[in-house]
Amino acid sequence: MSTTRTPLMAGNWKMNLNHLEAIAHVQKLAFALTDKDYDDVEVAVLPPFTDLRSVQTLVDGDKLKIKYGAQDLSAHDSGAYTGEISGAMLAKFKCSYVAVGHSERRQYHNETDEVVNAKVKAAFKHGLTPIMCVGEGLDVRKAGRQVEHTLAQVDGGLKDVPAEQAESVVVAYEPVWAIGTGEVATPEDAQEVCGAIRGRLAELYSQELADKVRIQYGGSVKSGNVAAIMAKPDVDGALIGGAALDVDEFVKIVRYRDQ
Ligand SMILES: O=C[C@H](O)COP(=O)(O)O
Repeated sequence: MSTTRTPLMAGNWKMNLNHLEAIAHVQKLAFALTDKDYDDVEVAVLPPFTDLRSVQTLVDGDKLKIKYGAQDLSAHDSGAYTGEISGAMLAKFKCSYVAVGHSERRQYHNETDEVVNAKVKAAFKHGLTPIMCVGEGLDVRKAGRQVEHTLAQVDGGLKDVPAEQAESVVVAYEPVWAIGTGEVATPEDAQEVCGAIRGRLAELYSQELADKVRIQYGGSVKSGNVAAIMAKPDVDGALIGGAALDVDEFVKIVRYRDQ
């Protein structure tokens, strides 16, 4: 990874940990992390919506350096959208980040690139940094079309997003076949697609902008494989699912340089 981009290690809790468990988890994480950890790496957690107030209270009350955000947001600002949560509501909770277009949203909630694009724009409108998730399924990987497929998702997700906003987007490359399966992409697989994403950002905007954008890898990241993945020049962090639920393991991932 480049020395000019601060790595972002983000734990996506998915639909795990209720608000009481969230408090215990963040307290343990805050106790374990040191100032040096935060000097080297930005640490974020993406809890379920129902935990956000509890996490905010801890972070604000103890002035923790842990960032937090949500796993999704509505494309709409307000109104008759039963069950949805707006960017304005997340901003009110002082969220920094919001994941957009996670493969589980694309797969189980039929989120298209158009929907992802609308959500990316909604996130920026409300001052949230979108972590825009892209990545191919197994069929696409077997056909060798992972780069083409993923770059089409980048194009779609960032359509008409101005450079002033795009320069702060985080892109998470998550090959779907490596999520929750224990099947991790090789560092070379991760670099191939993350490098291509940076190249596409340079084409869409500029090399200067592309060099600023953080590109994460996600998919069965653990303390045992994170260092090799992070050694690749275009990987600037990780989006971590299962391993983020174990505080000790997550802290080891944050300290990937020691692994
Ligand atoms: O958002 C996180 C990814 O889906 C990766 O999940 P995982 O680390 O459990 O494979």
